[in-house]
Amino acid sequence: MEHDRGYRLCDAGFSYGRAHAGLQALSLHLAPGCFYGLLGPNGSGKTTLLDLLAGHLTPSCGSVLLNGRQIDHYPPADRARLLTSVPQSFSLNFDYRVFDVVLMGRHPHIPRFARPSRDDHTAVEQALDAMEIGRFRDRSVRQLSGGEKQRVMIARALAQDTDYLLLDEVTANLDINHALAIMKLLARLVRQGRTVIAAMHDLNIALAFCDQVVVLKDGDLRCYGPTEDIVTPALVADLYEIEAESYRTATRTNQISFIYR
Ligand SMILES: Nc1ncnc2c1ncn2[C@@H]1O[C@H](COP(=O)(O)OP(=O)(O)OP(=O)(O)O)[C@@H](O)[C@H]1O
Repeated sequence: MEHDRGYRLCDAGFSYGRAHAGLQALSLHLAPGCFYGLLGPNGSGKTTLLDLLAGHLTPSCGSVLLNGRQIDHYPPADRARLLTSVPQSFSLNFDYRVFDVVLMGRHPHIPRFARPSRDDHTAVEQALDAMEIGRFRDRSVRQLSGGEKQRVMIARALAQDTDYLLLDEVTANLDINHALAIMKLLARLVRQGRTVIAAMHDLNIALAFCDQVVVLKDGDLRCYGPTEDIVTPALVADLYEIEAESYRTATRTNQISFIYR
């Protein structure tokens, strides 16, 4: 049913053990076709929430539904055709070629025992182009810089061609040019109907690109809503105990600047 599309968390929470609360039970609807920023200080639960949304973690309480179906009830291949996730940290310690790592994103689309099709190769080429890593295609991923490896992982996710993209601080290792290029690309995918849910620390990037934000603090849902309503100096004071002011740029985007005393 149409109203079931997107994510629905119903009192969903996760605990890493008695001494380590990950995320308190929360209820939330994340609508399809929207760019969500996941904000909050270190340790506030962003990665835990992304792992619940990806089905990497099973909620300790409540449920996480995607398009009306509990996320852990999807067969893995179906889930991999529906959502992709790029983790905050990863190790690429094998001598795989960049091309082959990006091609791994196509595996959910390649029938068992079949070879990659022309469409698979086209998707890989497009993802390499989008991340400007075509010139590294034959290099081992082990020989790349941190930011270049990050772009390979994003390219792999793009090649997977899913409706939902879950990203954990994917621009953290990137220079501002590549960071903005990726955010613009994600915004374009959202305009085409995809859903992006991206954890990030940069409030100004959130203000420039995210339609909505979900804010966590101490493993709890603090607030959520349209980015410009939520990301204000009052939020900065609440989350980080830092003074800030907001201003409007020539391109009519609200931005935050921090006051250093
Ligand atoms: N594997 C784990 N075992 C025990 N506790 C964990 C584990 N992973 C995370 N936690 C705890 O769960 C809480 C939420 O962590 P999480 O990684 O979700 O935060 P985050 O908002 O993504 O942080 P950051 O911005 O630093 O990446 C933290 O208190 C953290 O210490």
